[in-house]
Amino acid sequence: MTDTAAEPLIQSHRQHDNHSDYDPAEHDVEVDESALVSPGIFIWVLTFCAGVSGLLFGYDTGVISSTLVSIGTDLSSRPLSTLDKSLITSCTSLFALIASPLTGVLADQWGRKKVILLADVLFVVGALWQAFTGTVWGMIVGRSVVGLAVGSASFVVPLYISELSPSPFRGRLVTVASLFITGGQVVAYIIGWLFATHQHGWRWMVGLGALPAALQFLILEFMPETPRWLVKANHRNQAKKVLLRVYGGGEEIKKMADAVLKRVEKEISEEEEAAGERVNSEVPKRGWRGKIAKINDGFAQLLTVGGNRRALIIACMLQGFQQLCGFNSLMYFSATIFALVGFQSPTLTSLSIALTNFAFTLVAFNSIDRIGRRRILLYSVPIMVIGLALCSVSFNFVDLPKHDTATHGAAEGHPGSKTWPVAILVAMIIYVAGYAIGMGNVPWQQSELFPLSVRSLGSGMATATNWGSNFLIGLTFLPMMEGLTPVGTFALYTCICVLCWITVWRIYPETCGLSLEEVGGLLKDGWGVEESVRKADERMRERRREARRT
Ligand SMILES: O[C@H]1[C@H](O)[C@@H](O)[C@H](O)[C@@H](O)[C@H]1O
Repeated sequence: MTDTAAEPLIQSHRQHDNHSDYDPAEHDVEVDESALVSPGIFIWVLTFCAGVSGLLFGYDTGVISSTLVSIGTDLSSRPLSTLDKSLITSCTSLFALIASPLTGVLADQWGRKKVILLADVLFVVGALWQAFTGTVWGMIVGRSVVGLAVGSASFVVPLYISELSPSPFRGRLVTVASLFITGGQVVAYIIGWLFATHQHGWRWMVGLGALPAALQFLILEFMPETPRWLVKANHRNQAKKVLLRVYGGGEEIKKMADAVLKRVEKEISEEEEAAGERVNSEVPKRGWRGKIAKINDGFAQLLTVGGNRRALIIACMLQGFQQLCGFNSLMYFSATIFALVGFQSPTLTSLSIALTNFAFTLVAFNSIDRIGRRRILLYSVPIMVIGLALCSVSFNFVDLPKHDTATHGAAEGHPGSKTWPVAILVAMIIYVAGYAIGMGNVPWQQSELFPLSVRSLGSGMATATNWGSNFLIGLTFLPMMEGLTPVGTFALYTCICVLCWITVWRIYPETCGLSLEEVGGLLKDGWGVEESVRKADERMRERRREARRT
């Protein structure tokens, strides 16, 4: 049967639901995915292909630190002023902030895959624009186009992977996207270091970003849409085909894929029933007025339905703390800091920050589905607190150049005792390790918190919070180093991390191992923390018993 042939069936099923005599109990939607031993090759390939966008996100955000120091007088025939540097750095986060909620709406209307395609086009245009520009304003426009791409990709890729993954592996597979981001940042640092001494080498640094994007654009042709979006768009048969490929062969597995399909359909019909009660029949259903009405309804659902609102608060809280804890001030300015405290080769030293970030994201990849999202944060945020506090204390003992401020000190190395600068480096590595294990990747699991009807919009809003806070950190770090001193700046980040730990402990439930549809149930009447922790403990005990038996 073709999809088109299947549509009348779905329609009649939907009409049935809308008359509210649909009894979910009649539909067998119980599905135990714990029997799955490992993710199949198909889902691995899809995750890696989608991850290329993460690589670009990391590359384009990481490459800016070496680009800024290599431009010299190539743009507008003059050296870059501090204002130029700030605008070139922060316009990317600003445009990412604008793009994420907009593409959140598009991903619902066009599908997840088309938004990845759009991001690729923007990545290519932005990279080439920067590579060929001759003026500061041209560079700002190029970085802004890249910002639109990064904003779209950063929310749609975890969403795409999350909607395709079987629940037992969802955490790990979404963490692959973070591995690509942090890997992209390492590549950017290395390319930056390699091209730094070449004349006009910065044009290669920024232009090279076009290659992976063009490659992904071609590969996308062979990648499927997510089953959840397909069901929503009335392509049930296609959705089933994708699920069968994701779950693999065998009779038992086919039954599992069928049950997942039914579970998604049940969720959609319940949501439509609720929306039917909510939406006034006077509201237009077609044309651009219909589209606007749909978007308005999406926002209303997100803010007025208790479970959705709680999901939004948790997702925005995690994304906000991910940035406000100050990590990207190291990503963007670690070379500046290391030069200030007297390291001879600040760019090479700052590579240790990017490498630690990547290595410990690998640790998260290995443990997130075993330890759980909530628990991994409760264990790792204290490591960040220790690292930041040590950093703040160590700055007390470093003899910083008197006349130099944080902004200008980067130019020359600062001679003096080695002990405390090394202590600062060690403290930063401890902090970055703690960050990469938890805060660096758990917030990107955001889409699992939202039901299908508001998943894309909610993830877009949470991603916008991420970029808004990123913008703030990029803008305030250097002035804070001057105004508050390094001791005060790092002490402030320490306090933010303590606040983050308390908030996670109070409101973030354990979602590890739950299906996307079960997570929705958890937040319906409260934060669901106790219930989720109890269930997670039960699952863990069960797994241990199972391991002892085999
Ligand atoms: O998850 C990523 C990752 O941790 C990156 O290293 C960081 O630069 C990004 O801001 C963050 O969103």
